[in-house]
Amino acid sequence: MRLDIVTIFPDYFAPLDVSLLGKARRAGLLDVHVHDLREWTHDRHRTVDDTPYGGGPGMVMKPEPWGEALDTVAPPDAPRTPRLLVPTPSGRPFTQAMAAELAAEEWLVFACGRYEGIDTRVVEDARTRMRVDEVSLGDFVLAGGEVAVLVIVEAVGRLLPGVLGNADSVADDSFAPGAMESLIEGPVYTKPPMWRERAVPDVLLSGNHGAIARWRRDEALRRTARNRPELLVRLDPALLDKHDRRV
Ligand SMILES: COc1cccc(COC(=O)c2cn[nH]c2)c1
Repeated sequence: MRLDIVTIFPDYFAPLDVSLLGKARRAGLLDVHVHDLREWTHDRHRTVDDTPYGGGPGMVMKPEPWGEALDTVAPPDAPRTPRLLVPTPSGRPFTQAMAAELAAEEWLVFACGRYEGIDTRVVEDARTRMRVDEVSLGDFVLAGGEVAVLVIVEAVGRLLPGVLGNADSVADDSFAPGAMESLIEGPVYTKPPMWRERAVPDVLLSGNHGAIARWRRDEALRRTARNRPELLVRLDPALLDKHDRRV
């Protein structure tokens, strides 16, 4: 998968060279190119923002540098077109399902907005020649899109075949399609069996895989009901086998 990231803070993406994603890059699974938006400015001050039409606080990112940057990164006459992702508080919720969908893409371009946002004509213009998704990571506001892009790249990158050591662990993720969809994971334990007078639930030491699976689903349901009750309405009742009904 090829990733292009356009930002005024290229240094934010140094973390993509370490750990999981660094390994994926070195294995050739991820081909990441970071671009400084200011390369496409032509004034002495390399200006990327200006005051908002209609007044109001803050600054808006100018359309010209973005238009030229996206034309260079994703040439209109190129045989393939990428999918453009713009992290923004006003976007559609980013979900594990979207991460899985993006993991199947060949080429993603990320636009990192700052200030009050990017002149909206940039997205309108891009939509004429590529798929554009404005995505939100949650109901909060960051200073810019860079950290959000790191989150999305990690969520997508770990789903790429060969990136995670144990492919099975993806299937058991919270929100993973299938049995865990709309459920968050329950508690996990490892050695020692007793720690600060706290024991590991006997069922997990029983070797009874059916009982263990049921216990894990019950705990996932319990935690979902406690922390994310709104998810339970999405849960397909058919997924609740007879053992779950008593939760
Ligand atoms: C595109 O314009 C802007 C403007 C301001 C901040 C940002 C960065 O994104 C977020 O703050 C965000 C993403 N999901 N939840 C919050 C982008």
